Formats: sequence, C-alpha cells, structure tokens
Amino acid sequence: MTIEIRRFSSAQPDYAQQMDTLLAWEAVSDAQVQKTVSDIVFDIRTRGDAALIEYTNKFDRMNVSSMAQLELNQEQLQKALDELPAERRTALLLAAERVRAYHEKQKQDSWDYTEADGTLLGQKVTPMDRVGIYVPGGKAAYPSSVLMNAIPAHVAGVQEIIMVVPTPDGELNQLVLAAAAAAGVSRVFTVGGAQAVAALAYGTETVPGVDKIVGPGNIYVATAKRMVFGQVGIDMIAGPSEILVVCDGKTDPDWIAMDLFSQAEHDEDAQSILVSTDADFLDAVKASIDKLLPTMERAEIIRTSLTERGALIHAQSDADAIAIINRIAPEHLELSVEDPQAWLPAIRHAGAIFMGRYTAEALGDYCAGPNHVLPTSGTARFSSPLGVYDFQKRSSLIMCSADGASELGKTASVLARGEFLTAHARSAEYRIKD
Ligand SMILES: NC(=O)c1ccc[n+]([C@@H]2O[C@H](COP(=O)([O-])OP(=O)(O)OC[C@H]3O[C@@H](n4cnc5c(N)ncnc54)[C@H](O)[C@@H]3O)[C@@H](O)[C@H]2O)c1
Ligand SMILES: N[C@H](CO)Cc1c[nH]c[nH+]1
Ligand SMILES: [Zn+2]
Repeated sequence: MTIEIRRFSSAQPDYAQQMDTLLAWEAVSDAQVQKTVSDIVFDIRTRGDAALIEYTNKFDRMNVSSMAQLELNQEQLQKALDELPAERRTALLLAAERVRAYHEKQKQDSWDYTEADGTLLGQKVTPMDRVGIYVPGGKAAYPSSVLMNAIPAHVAGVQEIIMVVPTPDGELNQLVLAAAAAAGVSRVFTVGGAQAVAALAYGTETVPGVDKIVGPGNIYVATAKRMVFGQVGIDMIAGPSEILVVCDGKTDPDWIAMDLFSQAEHDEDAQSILVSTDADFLDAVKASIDKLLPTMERAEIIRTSLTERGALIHAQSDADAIAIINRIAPEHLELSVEDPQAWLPAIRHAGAIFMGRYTAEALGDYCAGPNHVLPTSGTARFSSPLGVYDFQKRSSLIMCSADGASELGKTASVLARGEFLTAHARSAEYRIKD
C-alpha cells in the first residue's frame, strides 16, 4: 500500500511558496461556524441551563431533562479511580505525579525590594479563584488532557476547578473520571462544545462562571473561546496537533514513521512533517510509512492527515533545517539527531522540543512531565505551553516612604502638568516636603 505525501527540497525555486501552502491553516475562519457559535453563546447567556440541556441533547445525542443528569459527583470520580484495573491506575497515578513534580518548578512567587529611602516595590502573585478546564470528548476521550489542564491549576493554588467534558451518547469514560479524581477537580459537567464554553464564561443557574477557560478542543470550542475572551481569560486557541521531526538519517526509519503517525492519528487535519538532509533516508521513511500504515487502527485518519497536510522535506544543511524549524514554529519538535544539545541554541520557536532518538513525542503526551497543551499553527512564535503561570496573576506593589513620596512627587508633578492633568499633579505635590 503506498500513499501520496508532499515532498520537496529547500533548494527548489518555489520552496518558499511550497512552505506557505504547506503551512496555510486558519483555525477559526468559517463564517458558518462563527454564526453557529455566536447563536449558541447568546442562547446560553440568555437562557442558561435550559439552553445548555437542549444543545447537549442535540449535539451529543443525549436525552436529559435536568442539569442534575449532567453533573458527576465526587463519589463517582473516586469510584472510577478506585475501580480502575491496577495497571491503568498505576500508570495514571505515575503520570499525575510526574506532571505535578514538573509543574511545581513553574510556580512563581511574590517578590519585592526596598529602595534606599525606604520605598518598597514588588509584585504579589495570586492564584485565580475559579477556572474552567475544557477536556475534549467528541471523537476520542482524553484522560491525559484532564491531568495536563487540572494539575497546573491545582499547583497554582486555584480553589475551584470546574471541568467540562462532552459524553456523546451518554458514554462515560472511566479513565477520564479517574483522572479528574487524581487531579483534584472540584466539579465535572458532562457538556461540551461552544455551549460548555459559554456556560463557563457567563455562568448558568447550575454551572458557575469562571475567571479563565483553558484546554484544547475542536473548531466550535476554539471559536467559542475566542468569542468569550474578555469576559474571561483564555489560555490559547489550539489548532490540530502537529509534529516536526528533524532526523540526521541515523534513526530507525520505522521509529520515525510511527512518530509521524502518532500525531497524524489525532485528526485528519493534524500535521506531520519530516525534515532530513539525507534524501535516501526520506525514501526509507516513506517505505516504512507504506509498510506500517495498514497495521494501524486509525489508518484512514492517518492517511488523510499525511496526504492532505504531511510533508517530507529535503534540507540542504543543518543550518537549513534550523531555518525550517523556526519558519514552522512547530507545536512538537523532535530532534532525532546525534547531538541535540548542539542544535538547541539556534532553535527559537517550538512548543516542546524532544531531544534525541529515544525521546518519542508520545512520551510527552502522557507522562514525561511537561504539559501537552501547546501552541499550534506557528503560535509558538509568541506563546508558551500551558503552565502554572496561566493560573496565576500578578499585582504590582508600591509603598512609598515619606522621603520617597517627596522625591517621586517632583517627577510625577512635572509629567502630570505636561499632560495637563492638574489633579494628578496636585495629588503628588501635596506629598512633596517643604
Ligand atoms: N492540543 C492538545 O493538547 C490536544 C489534546 C487532545 C485533543 N486535541 C484536539 O482537540 C480536538 C477535539 O475535538 P473533538 O471533536 O474530538 O472533541 P471536542 O470536545 O472538542 O468537541 C465535541 C463537541 O463539539 C460540538 N460540535 C460537534 N459538531 C458540532 C456542530 N455541527 N455544531 C455545533 N457544535 C458541534 C459538540 O458540542 C460536541 O460536544 C481534536 O482536534 C484533537 O486533536 C488537542
Ligand atoms: N498530542 C496531543 C497534543 O497535541 C495530546 C495528546 C493527548 N493524548 C494523546 N496526545
Ligand atoms: Zn498526541
């Protein structure tokens, strides 16, 4: 079985155009999706629970008549954790522990310093009161995403973590429930899509309004998050998963083919790209792809993803490969090379960097420790992995001594009068010593 995958070289004349075509992706664009989501958000805002129940019945093929049927209690979550088969329970708890240990390192503390005249300046770091985590559940269940969203919030000190997760046809995934118990989620509602995002943003009679909504989701979720931003904070607009593998040609091509499959299997829109300076190695990986694809459960999704959005790129040099990395700013970068540390200083944009032949990206998705909610579609140019810092906010601290107020007052007065803001000037001047 052979499949078509786009292949090109950085030496060919239309290379820049090839890259533009390969990377063209607009996460939230379709006017029809915008209209659908805007109607849903308005409806939830004005009709609350009643609308949430209606949309859940409609989109998740449910048949409920009250919000009580759309909330899971702590006993259900704990029971799911207690009753998991031992192997799964051990794996889940180990992953949770590793994710927690990693995120503990991210915690930011308050700080201050005192100037010579006794004036204190600083920053007070405070966790958010209540956050919403969106756990996707339309096409697949993601217990790992429960951990990745809830644990950093918990580490930050957020008191209330409200989770939403769609359960199409009313099917509960026990691993998702168990992960919610392991991660310390406060409440779980089995709702999803734009209606869940709107409910978290504006609150309904039953779902508490939150301060920030985080977590990945499909285009309806992403569009809704963008729409409610301002009412609440959001983490990022995450698009389909991506992986860029850069290989020196010395890793087993079967390993690399499977690494490409690992993200392609998420979604037809996922993007898997391989870059190598070794053209023969690109051929070898292509042969592995053709050989291994029929063995995959999600072969059709992988095929579509690789055919529509995948690529094998021949780079002319390592420097060339690095330029490609920085142009793509991938969500996941796998550096399958002899000395990945040597590459690091030149890499400027990537959500997560997996270094060396042994570091499969899949380890990061589940249990290495760093977060798997990462900037996609080139947004690693300006944003970072989900982390504890997403759940903390900062307040500036200013406490002037009498001498400090007198000195600063002179400067403030001059600038305030320059802006013709007399009250500002006089407020500062009252505190200037004679
Ligand atoms: N970046 C990450 O960390 C990460 C992790 C896991 C999953 N993901 C991605 O998240 C996405 C999950 O998507 P999903 O669809 O499986 O689950 P989802 O939970 O995001 O979306 C399901 C919801 O979409 C809504 N919906 C579906 N069709 C609709 C329609 N026609 N009109 C209005 N609403 C509609 C429904 O309300 C449904 O509950 C995938 O793209 C996956 O790759 C990303
Ligand atoms: N690769 C996804 C983030 O892009 C996360 C995930 C969850 N489960 C498996 N993978
Ligand atoms: Zn994944």
